[in-house]
Amino acid sequence: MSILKLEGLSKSFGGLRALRDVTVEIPEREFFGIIGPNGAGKTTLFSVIAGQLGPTSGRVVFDGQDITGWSADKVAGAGLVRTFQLMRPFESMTVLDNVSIASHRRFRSTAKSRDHAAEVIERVGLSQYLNKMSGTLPTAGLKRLELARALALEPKILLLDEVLAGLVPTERAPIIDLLRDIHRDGVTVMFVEHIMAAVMALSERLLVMHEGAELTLGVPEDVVQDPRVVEAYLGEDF
Ligand SMILES: Nc1ncnc2c1ncn2[C@@H]1O[C@H](COP(=O)(O)OP(=O)(O)OP(=O)(O)O)[C@@H](O)[C@H]1O
Repeated sequence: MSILKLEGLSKSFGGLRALRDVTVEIPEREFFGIIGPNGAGKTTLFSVIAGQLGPTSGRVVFDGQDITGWSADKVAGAGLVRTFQLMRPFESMTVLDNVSIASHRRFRSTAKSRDHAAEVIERVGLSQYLNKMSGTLPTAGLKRLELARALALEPKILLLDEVLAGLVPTERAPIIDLLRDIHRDGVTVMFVEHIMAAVMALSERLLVMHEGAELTLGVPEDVVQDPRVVEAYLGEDF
């Protein structure tokens, strides 16, 4: 069964057509990758799905419900949670407090939400930083914190926007393992990524966007051999 259906999504900013008629169905528990050159519309697509932006036309159907035009807050509360390319934790709050704020949306009791937050923090491998100020975390730690804040909302589907950006290769491998674990636990994942090794390792299907539209969609091994994808994005050296 599909957990998410995007039906003819378009978004214009004045005369600029950032999204053009994107139609995709994501089955439950899929790991779905999105690639494309800068400006292809990947982040705009996430913003329209997650309710940060309203589409100019088209529909977003999540878990059988038309969520088009819902606020980001309401969408997240329903279980569609998105992380951001630029992380924005509360730097002068501890890791536990940062995650507890998200967890509190699921559990009314403060004690329960803190217990749940601590569990999520352990799951992402940040226990040693539990009571440290978030602003002191290294980049890889901030990525884990961003994942913890998203997981605290107990998402059915997670939209990850360049979660590996800014990490050196040795830092990427454990985050890739973590993403795999999250997916294995039953979360559907859509991710936008430029690190092709991760895209190939994780994606079950891969959408290539170009100038706001779908260039192609298929299994990664086929997609990366498509001459149009090589020309628009990957280059000959891939
Ligand atoms: N709020 C906005 N107002 C006006 N134009 C915008 C806005 N957001 C995005 N755009 C434009 O829409 C197009 C798509 O941008 P978007 O950020 O979605 O691309 P992207 O594929 O995520 O790129 P990148 O890989 O660089 O993150 C770009 O031309 C961008 O300049």
